[in-house]
Amino acid sequence: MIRPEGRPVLTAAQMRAAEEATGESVSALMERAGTAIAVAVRRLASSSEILIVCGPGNNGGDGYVAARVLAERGAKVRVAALGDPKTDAAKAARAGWSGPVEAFADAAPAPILVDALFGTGLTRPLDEPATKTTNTTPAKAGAQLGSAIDSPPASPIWAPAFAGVGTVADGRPPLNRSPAEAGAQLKPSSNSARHPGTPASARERPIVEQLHHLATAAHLTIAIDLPSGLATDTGAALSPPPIFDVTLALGAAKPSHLLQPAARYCGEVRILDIAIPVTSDTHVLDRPDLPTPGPDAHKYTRGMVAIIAGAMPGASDLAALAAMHAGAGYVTLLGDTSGPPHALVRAPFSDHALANDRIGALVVGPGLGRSDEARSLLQSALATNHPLVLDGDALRLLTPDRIAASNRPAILTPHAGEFDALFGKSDADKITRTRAAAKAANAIVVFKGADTVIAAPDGRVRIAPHASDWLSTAGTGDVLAGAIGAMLAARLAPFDAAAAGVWLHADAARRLGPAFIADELALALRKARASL
Ligand SMILES: NC(=O)C1=CN([C@@H]2O[C@H](COP(=O)(O)OP(=O)(O)OC[C@H]3O[C@@H](n4cnc5c(N)ncnc54)[C@H](OP(=O)(O)O)[C@@H]3O)[C@@H](O)[C@H]2O)[C@@H](O)CC1
Ligand SMILES: [K+]
Repeated sequence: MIRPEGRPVLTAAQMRAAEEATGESVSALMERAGTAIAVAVRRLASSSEILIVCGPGNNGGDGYVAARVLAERGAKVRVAALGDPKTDAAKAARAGWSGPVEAFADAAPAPILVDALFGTGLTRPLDEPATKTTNTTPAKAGAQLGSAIDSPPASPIWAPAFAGVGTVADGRPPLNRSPAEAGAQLKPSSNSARHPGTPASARERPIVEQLHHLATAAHLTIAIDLPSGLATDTGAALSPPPIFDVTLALGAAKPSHLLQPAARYCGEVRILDIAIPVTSDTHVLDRPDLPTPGPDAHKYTRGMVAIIAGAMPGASDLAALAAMHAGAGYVTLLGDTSGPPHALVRAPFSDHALANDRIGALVVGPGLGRSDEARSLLQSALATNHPLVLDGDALRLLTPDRIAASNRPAILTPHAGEFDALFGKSDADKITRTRAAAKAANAIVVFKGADTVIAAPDGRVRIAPHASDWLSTAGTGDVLAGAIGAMLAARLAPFDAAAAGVWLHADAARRLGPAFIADELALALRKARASL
């Protein structure tokens, strides 16, 4: 199980192309996928009974292989099918499973639920009845295959699998607990609260409701490739599935493991390496590799950031504080401001002050306002050659053409409203939109949100994993602009500077837990930086 950070992200079509490029049969790939799933599930499930629900496509095929391998290795495993397999590989996988097959609609819950209903082939909502015809063999009482598991006790297996990756800060519980504990604590807050009611007849339930029913009763829920109900490429939840504890992505991460709202249903995402070479111009954001100051460092080698203050000086103060704690050597705030910290060089705004050729990054927009004076300040900023970080009001006063014409490195940090205003509304997915925006403005675009997407004009994209939901508070955007300014002033390539700033910002937020304020976030950048 591989953490997704830094890994390529592939669409469904790209993944299919990568599979085909191996020249191997689907059955051979399915055998590898199913075996890797079995190993991972057994590690997570310990000796608890496992129910694998299998759909009609190759996702279901993976489930049948995993069931066979788990049973061969002594796990207690049951299989429930939604219809008969449709693909040759899935038919062969089902034929390899010698145990009973229950009907999905009638399946009773088990402590461990493995969802192999649908993966990258899902094209429409799961609102058909769960009874879709299936030729099942009756389940024997208990349907227990194989002997007792000869594995070590639960917690030593369980804990290392996800130790340290719990997302405490964003409100989701950590997974380093036993299945029993997980069952006691996870389910009431995640699934059952969202789907309290079920129809009288289980056979009439839509597929997705039966999935919710099984998940609610399980101690641990594991999705194969994707939770069933999610579109693969767009981040859309076609039918909102249960919130899974773990998603095992086959071969590579897919956009919906990262894009909202889909990502929230995936829980902890881990990639299973099934030896399919994958490349992509889209990657999951990774920890940055930042230089630490050497013995010959001085304030200018660490980078000088200038920030233009405007109508609301608190915002530019936050950006300045962030730039300092992200590691800039010299930060100057140009405008009519006052107060601590003493290390911040406050100076009146003038074109002369702006002309300092030691400025490595100029941050414009936090608290700028939209008055004529704001426009004039922005005009002065564009008249320099300094690399730019454009945020907040600057994004409301500019057009993509004008940014492109400014002809120097620029990083734009719009939230959704600013993005729509600058680049127009669209139904396209966030990756596509951000990539197109970067090209239009010939700039790095950081499209902020719980799923921040960073794109370069050449098409490269990095997607940040789910950031703390507590970032939804005033001033955190100003902090991000300052952090990115510090990275740009340190002479990182603009795409890397944007990525490093986003990473530091998210890491600082994670460290703070709930209900922090933007001032604390700026200070916490120091700890994020120290962790590298
Ligand atoms: N990545 C890798 O390297 C490897 C990937 N592999 C695995 O293959 C998976 C992709 O398999 P897949 O293409 O067969 O698609 P999958 O998700 O099983 O579903 C397709 C079926 O669902 C049906 N269907 C769709 N929507 C529906 C609905 N709402 N309600 C009801 N039915 C619906 C659809 O029917 P149709 O639309 O044709 O009527 C079709 O029958 C991938 O996620 C991974 O697990 C491994 O096996 C090998 C290595
Ligand atoms: K699935």
